[in-house]
Amino acid sequence: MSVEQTLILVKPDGVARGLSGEILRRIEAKGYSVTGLRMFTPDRELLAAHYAEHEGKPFYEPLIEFMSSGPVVAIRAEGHRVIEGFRSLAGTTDPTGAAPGTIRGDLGRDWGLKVQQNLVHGSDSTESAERELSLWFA
Ligand SMILES: Nc1ncnc2c1ncn2[C@@H]1O[C@H](COP(=O)(O)OP(=O)(O)OP(=O)(O)O)[C@@H](O)[C@H]1O
Repeated sequence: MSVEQTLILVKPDGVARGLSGEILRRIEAKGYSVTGLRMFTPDRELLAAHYAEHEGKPFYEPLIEFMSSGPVVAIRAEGHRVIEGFRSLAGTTDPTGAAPGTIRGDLGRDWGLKVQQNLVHGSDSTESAERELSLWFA
């Protein structure tokens, strides 16, 4: 099996709360390599491409607004089965129910907003990872 790469984002809530270092620490502590790192505020064009599958859903506009509200940290991480491994580290989408021990379960919660502010994104397949890495590390 070849070594996989994935795209991880520390979303604006994670950066604003000063959790970028803690999230990077968990990725490295699990044994994955960080091979790319960028910090910037993404524009609508990049976010529309990234979230194309969600266009038309009720949370789409709030999601784009939220994701363009401040800097994010984009991380390229590498390792055997890193895609599945990071999804497991992140926990389920809704941070309220995410298992303790996960990033979302330990550090996230519901803030009563239209979009779930859940600290991180991780690619969900090798196809998504390739597509998303080419967007965020163009
Ligand atoms: N029902 C919802 N209500 C509000 N926000 C949502 C909802 N579903 C998803 N979102 C937001 O949209 C993002 C993308 O949704 P997706 O279903 O791809 O979640 P995910 O795969 O767990 O998260 P990500 O793709 O960010 O790793 C979520 O991380 C969350 O911020």
